[in-house]
Amino acid sequence: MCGIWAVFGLTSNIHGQCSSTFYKISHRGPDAWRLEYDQRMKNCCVGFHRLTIVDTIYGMQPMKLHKYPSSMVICNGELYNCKRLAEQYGFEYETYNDVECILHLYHEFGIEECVKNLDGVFGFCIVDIAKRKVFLGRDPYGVRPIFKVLSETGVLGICSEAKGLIEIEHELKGDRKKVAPLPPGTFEEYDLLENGTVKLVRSKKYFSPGDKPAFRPFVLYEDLSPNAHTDNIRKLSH
Ligand SMILES: NC(=O)CC[C@H](N)C(=O)O
Repeated sequence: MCGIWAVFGLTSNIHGQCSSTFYKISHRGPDAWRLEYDQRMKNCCVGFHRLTIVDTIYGMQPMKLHKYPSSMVICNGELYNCKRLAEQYGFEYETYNDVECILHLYHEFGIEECVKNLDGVFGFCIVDIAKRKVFLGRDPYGVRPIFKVLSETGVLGICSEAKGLIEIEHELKGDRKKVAPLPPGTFEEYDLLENGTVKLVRSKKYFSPGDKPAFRPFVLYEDLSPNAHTDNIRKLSH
């Protein structure tokens, strides 16, 4: 599973929220957890509960790379084409973890090409401190969950489960806000303001069921038959 959790721009009781709300999703990651505060992003905190799948040591998140020291990613997901992306675009990975490809794709091609190139299941949040941006992304069919709450004053909370946002929602008294899932096949871009609050720049549906994927699939469409379903499943699962 893994659990991602972050708040941006929460001026009241951020320490309390970190210690109470973040732990509401601790069942999602039995192996390790980490909460990160960086003074370049005031009133923000980014956290992760890990169920390790690949690269136990260096795959921990929030993930930061030597190559891109001003950004980080948290992701609940499995990216099946991470090795192929490295071959295709010449990425030099610093870890063996699949999530690393998100940062390379984002920095090379921007957020839209980044999500479109991912073959897998994912709910992620990238923070680019240098460009003062926050991005959310969810896989085409919404296999991995991601919920968010955004107040009128620009306080943003994100979490793999709605229960990790309820107390934040209560904290934003009198401010119109609602916990809602990020729809499948969607990414969002926010400006990160000086005080840590955010401003929505765009919310874009990059994939709808029936669209062909933009990445190179492991089994080509031409190799699938419109009628031989069992054969198709056999090919896809190899
Ligand atoms: N469970 C997850 O979401 C795992 C995240 C990542 N693929 C890892 O192996 O660490």
